[in-house]
Amino acid sequence: MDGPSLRAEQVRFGYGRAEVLLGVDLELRPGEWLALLGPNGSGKSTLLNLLAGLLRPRAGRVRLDGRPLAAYPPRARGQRLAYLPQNGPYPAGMSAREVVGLGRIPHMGLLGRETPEDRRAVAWALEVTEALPLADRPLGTLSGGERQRVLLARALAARPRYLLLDEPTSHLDLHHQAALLRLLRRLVAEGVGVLTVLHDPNHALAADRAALLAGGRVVAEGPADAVLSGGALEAIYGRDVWVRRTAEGEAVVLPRWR
Ligand SMILES: Nc1ncnc2c1ncn2[C@@H]1O[C@H](COP(=O)(O)OP(=O)(O)OP(=O)(O)O)[C@@H](O)[C@H]1O
Repeated sequence: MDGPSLRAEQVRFGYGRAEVLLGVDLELRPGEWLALLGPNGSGKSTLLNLLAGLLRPRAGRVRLDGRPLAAYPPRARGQRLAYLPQNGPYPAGMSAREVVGLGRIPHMGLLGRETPEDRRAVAWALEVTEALPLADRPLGTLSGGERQRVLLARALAARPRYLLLDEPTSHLDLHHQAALLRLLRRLVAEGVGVLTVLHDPNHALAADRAALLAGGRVVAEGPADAVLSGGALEAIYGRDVWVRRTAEGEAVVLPRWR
């Protein structure tokens, strides 16, 4: 309970009669990167929605820097945490720059006037996501990977303490995957707490810690390398997962297809 964190405590949630989360504990601290993995339908996006305050737990609670998340007005919440949902709706007719500007709304005054700081944050977010050349294009005309980077830039523009990213590498080519992983490492070094849902364990190996969600619970959690190469994935995926070590000792995790 010491120090700031975004934390789920014994969180339970379901849709109708279908129970999805059966008591999840998870803590994200500023300055660390936690990767959340688990099978399709295990509740990863649901958990992110709960941590972002878009869903309310049926039991248990979510705390943001010690206070119940539900006690924060949306604006105060939006100043502290930003969320990139998976396949969320997006304003197709707005330009990329306008969309990224939406990320500044929690920081704007009542009149919604843009300050130099807002403009700097938008320009920075477009630049670090390599989306500046797209700034004047309507979002609906962008390719999947281009749109993904602009939506990521919108989350970054809020300059939040906690960043929740659902499948941020989806649609990205190898260059942009690498650039994103490097960018997240930089943000973490600057003190941001990053929580990513990732399917590729090789991306998750860039994180500090990893948590595996399965059967409604966190079934493994710890240093990313230990969790992702230590047998927990095999326990879920059996022979479908293949863990190798490079000559330098780094883990590589592949789907076994032969
Ligand atoms: N709005 C909804 N109404 C009913 N059921 C839902 C709803 N949203 C999600 N579910 C169900 O809840 C479960 C968890 O879904 P969720 O999207 O959180 O999983 P996930 O781990 O993010 O999956 P994936 O890896 O496929 O993205 C799934 O069985 C899904 O079908």
